[in-house]
Amino acid sequence: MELHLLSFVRLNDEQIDLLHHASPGCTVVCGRPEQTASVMPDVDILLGYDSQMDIDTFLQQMPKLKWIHTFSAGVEKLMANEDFCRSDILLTNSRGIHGIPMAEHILGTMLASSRRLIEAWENQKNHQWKRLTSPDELYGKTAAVIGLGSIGREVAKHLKNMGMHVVAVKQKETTEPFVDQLLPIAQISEALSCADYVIVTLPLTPETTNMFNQDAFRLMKKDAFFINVSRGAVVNENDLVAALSSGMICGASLDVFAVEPLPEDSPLWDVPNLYITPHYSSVSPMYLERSLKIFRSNLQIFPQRIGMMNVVDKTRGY
Ligand SMILES: NC(=O)c1ccc[n+]([C@@H]2O[C@H](COP(=O)([O-])OP(=O)(O)OC[C@H]3O[C@@H](n4cnc5c(N)ncnc54)[C@H](O)[C@@H]3O)[C@@H](O)[C@H]2O)c1
Ligand SMILES: O=C(O)[C@H](O)[C@H](O)COP(=O)(O)O
Repeated sequence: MELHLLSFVRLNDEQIDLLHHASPGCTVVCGRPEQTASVMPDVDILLGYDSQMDIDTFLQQMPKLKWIHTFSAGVEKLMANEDFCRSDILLTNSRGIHGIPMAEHILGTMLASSRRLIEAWENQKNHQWKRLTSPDELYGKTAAVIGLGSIGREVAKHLKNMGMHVVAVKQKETTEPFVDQLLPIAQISEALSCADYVIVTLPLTPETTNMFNQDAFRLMKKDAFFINVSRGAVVNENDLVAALSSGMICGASLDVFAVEPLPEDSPLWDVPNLYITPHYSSVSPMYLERSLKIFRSNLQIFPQRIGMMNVVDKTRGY
């Protein structure tokens, strides 16, 4: 089957050879949307959907499009477009590839906070030798992982290996080796109220939008630390600012925001005990190769469309 493939991400010769091996006869063009408009009318497969691109425009520019593979796991922008959801275009994402860097990012954040490393390094800048009196341990503490997919599971594994008690909230009941207590979403309040660390690894869907609001923060312990690496809109940012400022919870870390880049005048920048990273928790030198591995094995079986991995269920949105 002769397929026309457009990649918005630059691929090297070896990566392109492997695509030809998976689909002999396919043509591969790489380039940014503004450089590749001339080939778009023939494109069957789009690799690396560009979230800055207007979806209606690219649907018009690629009338033969049959499949999009995203390098992200989150696909909420595509899911918000009704024409795309109604179309027959197959969507696969990169869930499953971000677990290791994100679990390490989360663990690093938790250790930096509990061991008070940030203060120690701030003191170093002022040549101050201050032996901090209250670094804490993660060992024996309770973590609640909200959303136990590929990232949540890897996080649970890392935390369990640190000697933590791991509670997780999941839609379907399954056996989870690194989870001490698995709760259905209807019992999320139980998880929120027992946790020293609340870690959100959910997709953004209508159901999860604004899930972490004043009511949720009120359930948490006063010394709870809240971490969101999923999507900004699962958190009500004003309510988080209020919860931190009033001492309802003691600290937070955000990698994702309702508006990105975070606007210069956002109140989030200056909240004490709020640690911000600019949406890079999944970045890793392994990122592209891991995603291409999923893509290549799907490309081999695309003509039959049976058994493909990481197919997004457009009815549930992830
Ligand atoms: N910060 C980043 O750089 C970054 C990187 C990768 C992914 N993400 C975000 O993290 C999300 C999760 O990624 P993943 O790879 O683990 O995806 P995944 O599809 O493997 O896991 C999602 C999990 O959430 C569960 N879930 C969905 N709705 C739920 C609900 N209402 N209540 C309880 N559980 C629910 C699903 O059952 C599934 O287990 C992505 O959708 C994306 O938005 C962010
Ligand atoms: O959903 C995801 O997988 C990530 O948020 C996404 O991959 C972030 O990286 P970007 O594609 O924006 O570089």
